[in-house]
Amino acid sequence: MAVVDMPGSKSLTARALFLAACASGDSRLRRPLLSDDTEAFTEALASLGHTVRTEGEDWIVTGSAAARPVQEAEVYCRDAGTVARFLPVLAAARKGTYRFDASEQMRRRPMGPLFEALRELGADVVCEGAEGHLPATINARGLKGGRIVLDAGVSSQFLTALLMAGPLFPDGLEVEVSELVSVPYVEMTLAVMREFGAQVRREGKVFHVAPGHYTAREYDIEPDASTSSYFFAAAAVTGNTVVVNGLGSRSLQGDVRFARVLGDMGADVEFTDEDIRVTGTGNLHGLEVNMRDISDTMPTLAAVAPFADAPVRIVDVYNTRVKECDRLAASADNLTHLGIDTRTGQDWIEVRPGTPDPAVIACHADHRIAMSFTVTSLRLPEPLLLDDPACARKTFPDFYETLADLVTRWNQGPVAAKSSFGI
Ligand SMILES: O=C(O)C1=C[C@@H](OP(=O)(O)O)[C@@H](O)[C@H](O)C1
Ligand SMILES: C=C(OP(=O)(O)O)C(=O)O
Repeated sequence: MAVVDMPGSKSLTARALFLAACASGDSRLRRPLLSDDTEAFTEALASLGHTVRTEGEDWIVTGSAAARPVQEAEVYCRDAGTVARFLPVLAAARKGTYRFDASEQMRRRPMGPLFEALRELGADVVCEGAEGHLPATINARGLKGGRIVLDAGVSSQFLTALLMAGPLFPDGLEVEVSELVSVPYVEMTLAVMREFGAQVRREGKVFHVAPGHYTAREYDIEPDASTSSYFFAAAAVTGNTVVVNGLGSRSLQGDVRFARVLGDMGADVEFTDEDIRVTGTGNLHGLEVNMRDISDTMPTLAAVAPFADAPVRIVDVYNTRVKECDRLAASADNLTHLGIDTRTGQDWIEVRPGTPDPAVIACHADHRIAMSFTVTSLRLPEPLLLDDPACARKTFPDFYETLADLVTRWNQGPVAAKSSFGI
């Protein structure tokens, strides 16, 4: 048995930063995630006139009353979908000229439905290159709010962004979604908004946000459930036990359900209010699973699927093609390269049982591909090599050290990971 200390949730850190920046006073965030994405978020907030300072392990966020009004800003989003999708709405609610740009990777990812929604609400959004992509300049005159229809079928982040800004609009906001993916992230948004004092409700496809204000507060960030998936999968395929404290049945993160998928495959999985415990039984079963709601964990499952006793088929995960890379293609290409019989369609992947051959993993600068195939490596006599291990910094700079420490502790116990691993 081994307890691992997981870093804070990326999604909760981003939401808490946004809402704290909109609240009137100073907020204290406890155990925020320290990673490339959240550093990008704090820097972007700084460009918009907010201060986030460190106090011990906490972050103190200056709210809107103390923020320096900035009427012109260049905001660089790096690789972060949360920054690129959330902060343009905050900027559009103000008065000024705000230019948003991002890494090549983030420039390729879709922004169109969000820009359309901002235009419908009254902002002028000008894309410099391809329509619906960064870089883009927002000429903002403040937004009154009102009713819009939004296609959130490629990313729920568009909806989250609009909802979080909703209380700042004098008329509030009503959003009808024509399509919606990654629903648990939206439920998380509603929960955190309420914790910061917003009035928001959902009636089927329509979300209603009342005009109002956010209240500064102290906010505890849960450990990251998507990051935990690598440690749960590692326990499952090596026949060891791992416990993640602070993440349990009451978690706001949908990705905790990944542990239940491992349970459906034969791992011994226990949820309490306080923690999640996964024990590998040495034999994982194949299955078909719909991961539309928890698609950040699709690469984790695909990477350990060769060790199941029957095919693993993951369906309804189209939007993983527009993440840091095309994750269906990247997972399938790497598995094929390892000699594993793998097929994909537009929104699914099927992986047959097999023993991976040695190979170099093409990470495509995607932290989840790097971390997922590191878990595959735990079952092999020789470690797989990653072409870009450093990309894990997007959400977990200490990933390799934390996993190595866990494996060392396992190796001292009765059952051991079958190999060490290297990068
Ligand atoms: O709102 C969020 O914090 C996130 C929503 C999801 O994105 P999509 O809604 O684009 O699937 C998820 O993949 C991403 O890692 C974080
Ligand atoms: C898709 C991801 O990130 P984001 O959309 O926040 O850049 C992720 O972390 O897997």
